[in-house]
Amino acid sequence: MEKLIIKGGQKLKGIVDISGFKNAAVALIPATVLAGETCILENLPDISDVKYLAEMLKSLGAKVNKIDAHTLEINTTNMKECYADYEMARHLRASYYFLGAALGRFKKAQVSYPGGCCIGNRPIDQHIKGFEAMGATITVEHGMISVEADKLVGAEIYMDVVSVGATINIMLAATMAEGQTVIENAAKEPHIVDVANFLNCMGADIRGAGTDVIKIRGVNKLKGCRHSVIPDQIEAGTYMIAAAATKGDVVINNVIPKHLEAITAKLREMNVEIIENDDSIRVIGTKPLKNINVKTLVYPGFPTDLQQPMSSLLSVAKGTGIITETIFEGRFKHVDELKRMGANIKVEGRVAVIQGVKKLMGASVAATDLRAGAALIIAALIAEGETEIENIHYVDRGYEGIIDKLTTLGAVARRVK
Ligand SMILES: CC(=O)N[C@H]1[C@@H](OP(=O)(O)OP(=O)(O)OC[C@H]2O[C@@H](n3ccc(=O)[nH]c3=O)[C@H](O)[C@@H]2O)O[C@H](CO)[C@@H](O)[C@@H]1O
Ligand SMILES: C=C(OP(=O)(O)O)C(=O)O
Repeated sequence: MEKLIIKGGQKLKGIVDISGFKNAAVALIPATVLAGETCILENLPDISDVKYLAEMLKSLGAKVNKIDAHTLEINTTNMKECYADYEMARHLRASYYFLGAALGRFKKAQVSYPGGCCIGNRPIDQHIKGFEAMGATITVEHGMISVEADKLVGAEIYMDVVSVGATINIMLAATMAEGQTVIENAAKEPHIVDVANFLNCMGADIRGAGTDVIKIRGVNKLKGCRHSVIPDQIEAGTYMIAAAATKGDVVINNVIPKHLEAITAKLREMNVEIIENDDSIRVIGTKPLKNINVKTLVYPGFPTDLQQPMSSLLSVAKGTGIITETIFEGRFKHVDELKRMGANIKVEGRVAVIQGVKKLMGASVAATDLRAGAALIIAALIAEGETEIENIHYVDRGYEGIIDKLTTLGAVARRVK
């Protein structure tokens, strides 16, 4: 088991390059199943989620050629079906995208109930509702989800909750359905648009991605294409928070500032200076931090994935801050670990009340999930003394080269066995 050891107290300074978006990449890779030809995906992040999905594709019969650390050439011509058992699917949430993609191409798929971070109840009823509306039959037995349809027919699907995963999965399944599918109350996250752009480049006919009504006209066939993944807004937001927390001055390169509006607005409210350029953002954290309230919301609201890193920042801001987590009720597991480091946080249901303290102190802590790991890294960067963070495999799911990136910015951090 590897862990991180971080000595706090260094102000982060310099330039950091943001990798491709994990949450887009993990949908784009399964989407290649629909092409039945060769696709080239560029700017993929070099993270464990991408490695698992590439392995999964190979086990399912695809040819996967790693051109370089960030580029995969994927040929799915020889795939005839999709059977992904628990061993394959348990590593990450996104394994469920094979359901939509394989249903679209083969009209059937069998995938184990997906894994992913344990951040609360993560039902997939909206995915199932969408597949059923298009004519598929779904059975769940012994943890395996089976979807099958004689033919898929476009349908009007109203989502009862705004779900990123269900929106993408329905889009995947609908690309080659007969007629038009309309997804109402669709999620609007940037990676929905990225996946739609990739599918359109394959020959799909998708309009409205990025709004809450997406229209997909089924086409007969898709083809291979080349696509570059958009920058990771969550990784960028994490470095923005880390720069602010350490009172640093960091230029965060390769970002789409529009995707970061919610985090930019909240950091400015805390007194952090932010300068936006075309594809970079500079964060200057020299002024005293004011505490604020944060409510997680679907895009363009404040992303739940940055709530945990943000709680570390609020822990050392003057006054009281309140975080309301509206998306995942189990996303406060990191709070007990932050308390070990001296944070003053009370959690009541979906609300965390944070009373800012003057300083955090190094301690032995464990990441409970991916963004909990990011939150603990930020806390460790500002804590007095050394912090040991266990369960670092969670962080490896979503942050490419985090130790290299942080040490380049001046952090004192290392990974040990
Ligand atoms: C791989 C990936 O992209 N993961 C992201 C994705 O997860 P994921 O796609 O799993 O999250 P969803 O957007 O689907 O979930 C949002 C909310 O809808 C609920 N829900 C979802 C589906 C469903 O069928 N029924 C239902 O009730 C969930 O319990 C949750 O409360 O979006 C989340 C919310 O932005 C992010 O935290 C995750 O990082
Ligand atoms: C929760 C996350 O990922 P997943 O949905 O894959 O568990 C995340 O990226 O913060």
